[in-house]
Amino acid sequence: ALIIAGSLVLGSGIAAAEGSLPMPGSAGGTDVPPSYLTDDAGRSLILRGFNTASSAKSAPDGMPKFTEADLEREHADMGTNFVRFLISWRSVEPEPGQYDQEYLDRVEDRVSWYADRGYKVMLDMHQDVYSGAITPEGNSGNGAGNIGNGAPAWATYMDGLPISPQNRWELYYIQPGVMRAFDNFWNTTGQHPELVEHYANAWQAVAERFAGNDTVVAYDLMNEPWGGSLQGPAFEGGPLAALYQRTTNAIREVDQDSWVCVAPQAVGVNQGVPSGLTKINDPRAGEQRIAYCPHLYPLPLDLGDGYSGLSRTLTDATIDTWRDSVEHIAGNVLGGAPIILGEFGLDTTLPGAGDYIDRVYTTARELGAGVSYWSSDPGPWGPYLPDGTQTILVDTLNKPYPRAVAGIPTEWSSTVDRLQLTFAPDPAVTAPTEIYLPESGFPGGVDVAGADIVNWDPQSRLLTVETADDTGPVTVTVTPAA
Ligand SMILES: CN(C)c1ccc(C(=O)NC[C@H]2N[C@H](CO)[C@@H](O)[C@@H]2O)cc1
Repeated sequence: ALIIAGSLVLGSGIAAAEGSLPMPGSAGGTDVPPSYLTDDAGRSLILRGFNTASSAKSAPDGMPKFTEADLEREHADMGTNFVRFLISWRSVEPEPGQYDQEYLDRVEDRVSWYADRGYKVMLDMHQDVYSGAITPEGNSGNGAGNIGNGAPAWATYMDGLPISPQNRWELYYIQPGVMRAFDNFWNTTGQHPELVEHYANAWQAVAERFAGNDTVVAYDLMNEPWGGSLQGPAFEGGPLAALYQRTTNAIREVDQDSWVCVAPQAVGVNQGVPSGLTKINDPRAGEQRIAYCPHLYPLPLDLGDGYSGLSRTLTDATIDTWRDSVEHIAGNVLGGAPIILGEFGLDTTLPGAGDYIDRVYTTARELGAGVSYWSSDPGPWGPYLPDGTQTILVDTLNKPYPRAVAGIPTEWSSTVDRLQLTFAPDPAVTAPTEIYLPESGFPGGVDVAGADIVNWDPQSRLLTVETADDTGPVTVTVTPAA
C-alpha cells in the first residue's frame, strides 16, 4: 500500500506533467471504436476465462497444479473459452541460450486440453519480484520461487546488494538487491545489455513452437513490468517499449499471426493512474496485431475493504479513470488495439464482491475487452475453495455471452436467461456466430429473433446462428423457448 500510494502520487504527478490524457471521468479516452482478436474464420472473439495458475510460479517443472479434470469442471460450470496461461523465462531458458523443449512439450500438452474444448490461449511470460533467485529460501531451483518468480537464476544480478525479509511480498520490489536485479535487466546500470536480448530470444523460441497452433492466439510479453529505478513514462516509453519492440520483432521472425500483447507498468496503472506506454509497431504484413493487456486492482479493494460504502465510491472512481487510460492507450497510442483485461480479482467473500465483479465485466463488455480473471487457483479469490466448494464466482460468471461473432460487435448485454447482440455482419465470414447459454437460464430449447438457428447443442451449451450478410447491423435476441 505504501509503495502503491507512493507510486500513485508519483504517477499522478507524472500524469499531470504529461497533460496529454483526457480528464478523469471524461466521455472516454478515445474516439477509436473497440477492436477484437479474430479466429481463423475471421470471427471477432469475445474471450472469457481465468489466469491459470499462480501455482506454476514455484513449481520446479513450471506447470500449474491444474488438471484436465479441473478444466473440464471449469468448462462445464462456467462455459469459459479463454485462458491466460502462466509460463516462465526460467523454464523456457534454464541456461543461457538453451531452450527446454521438454518444458514446451508440457505447455503444449496443456494447450491441447484447451484446444479439445474450443478454448483460445494467451501465453503469459509471468514474473513477480523478478525471480525466485532473489532469496536463498525462496529459490526452489533456478528461479522457481514463492516470493519472486520469473527470471532464471543466471539472469539475476543483485551485485551483492541486500534483501531483508518483508511482511508483505510487494515490499520486496523496493529491496536494494531486487532494485538492482531490475536495473541490470533493463540495463539501466549499463552493465548487462545481453539480458533483454536473451528475453526476446526466449520468446522467439516459444513462438517458434506455437506459431502454427491455432489455439494459441496471443503472447503476453511480460507480467506486471517494474522499472526498478525507472518509473512512469521514463520507464514505459523507454526500456519497456524498447523491450516490447525488440521482442515483437523477434517473434515476427517465426510467427506472423499470433497477437502480441503489451502491458503497462503495474504500479499506479493497475490502480487507475494513466499509463505512459508508447507505440509498438508490428512488422507483419497487413493489419497490426498488437493488443493491450492492462490489469485492474483498485487500491481500496487491495486494502481489504469490500465493495461497499466509501470503498465502493473510490473503487468506482478508480474504474472510471482506469477505463479512460485504457481507451487512450489502446485507441490513440496503439492505434485501435484490441484489449484483454489480463488480470482483475478480489476476495469473493468481501462485502459487495459480486457487484464489483459484475461492474468490471460490464466495463470489459463496453470496451470489447477479453477478460482473464485472477485466478483459477483454489481459494476465496477463485471459483472453487480447496475442498471443491464453489464460491460466488461460478454463478456470477456463468452468464450468456457471444463467444465468436461473424462481424463487428457494436453492443451486447445479457442476463442469466436473455442475450441481445448487435453486430455488423462481415460478408467475408462464412462461419456462424457462436453464443454460450448456461443451463440455469436455458434449461430447454431456445428462441432466436433476428437470426436463423444453425445449431443448438444442450450438451456443449453452444448456440450458433447466421444472418443474411447483405444487411446493415443486425440485432439478435436469444431467450428460452416458450
Ligand atoms: C510494488 N509492485 C511493483 C507491485 C505491487 C503489487 C502488485 C500487485 O498487487 N499485483 C496484482 C496481482 N498480480 C499478481 C500476479 O500478476 C498477483 O500476485 C497480484 O495479486 C504488483 C506490483
